[in-house]
Amino acid sequence: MSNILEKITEKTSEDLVKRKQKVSFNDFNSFEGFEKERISFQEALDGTDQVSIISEVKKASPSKGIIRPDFNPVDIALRYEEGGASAISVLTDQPFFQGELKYLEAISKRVQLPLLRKDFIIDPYQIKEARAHGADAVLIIVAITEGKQLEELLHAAKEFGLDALVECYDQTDFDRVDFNLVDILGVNNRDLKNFEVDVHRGISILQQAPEETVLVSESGLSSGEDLALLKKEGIHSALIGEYFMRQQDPGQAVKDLLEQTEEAYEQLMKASS
Ligand SMILES: O=P(O)(O)OC[C@@H](O)[C@@H](O)c1c[nH]c2ccccc12
Repeated sequence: MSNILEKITEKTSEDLVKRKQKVSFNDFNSFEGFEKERISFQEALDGTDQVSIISEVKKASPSKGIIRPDFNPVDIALRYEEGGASAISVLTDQPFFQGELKYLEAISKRVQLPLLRKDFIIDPYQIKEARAHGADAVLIIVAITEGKQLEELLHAAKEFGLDALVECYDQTDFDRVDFNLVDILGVNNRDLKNFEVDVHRGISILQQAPEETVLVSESGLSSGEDLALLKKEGIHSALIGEYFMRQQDPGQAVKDLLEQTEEAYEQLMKASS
């Protein structure tokens, strides 16, 4: 595991001890969000012939610090929806990304798109917690799990009716994925040792997944060319945070990017024919 993941996971497990004392596993049953009707994250990603966009609500990150100082999560999510995003990812990790579970909850009350809880999930408690706060899907990062833990988390997601986006960083992670249990695979283009981004590396790992898997390219994406390449290579979806968060109007940016992707795709096909 990379240093940064180790650091984050350690902090997460410390915080979890406190959170469990405040709110027990069973308490979540009475949360408003628990009753929300789920929207299929998987279908939303797979349902367009375009590369579908998962737009991320992200205030800060460990590598970039504060990305968007005037941060209004609900407004950003509404704009994403209007701009044509297929799903929304909401960072809920507080110490490293300045996220909050209450952002997820507030967004779920206003937006009709499926919502992904983006956090460092190591315990089924966090999956039930995600549901209680209005999530439709959870991110599960292979590299922060050990042995049977991955399987246990995937079962918990199923139990609570949430889709799981299973994230790999490299081939070692990929080799641990049991595709009998995984429908949506993400590969993070960012190398966590040096924070460098390589979309091609991500694509070549994604392409090893079984045919029916929904594929998501994650991180460092910002141009129509990037997305046209994903489309050409059969990748269904792109997870984009920082680029949108740095634009004045994140919704307009989604719309523009979708248009630029079409143009770039035509160019790409012309060039290769
Ligand atoms: O902001 P970017 O480079 O567009 O990346 C978004 C997303 O992929 C990134 O935030 C991310 C991918 N996997 C994660 C796991 C935890 C926290 C964050 C992430």
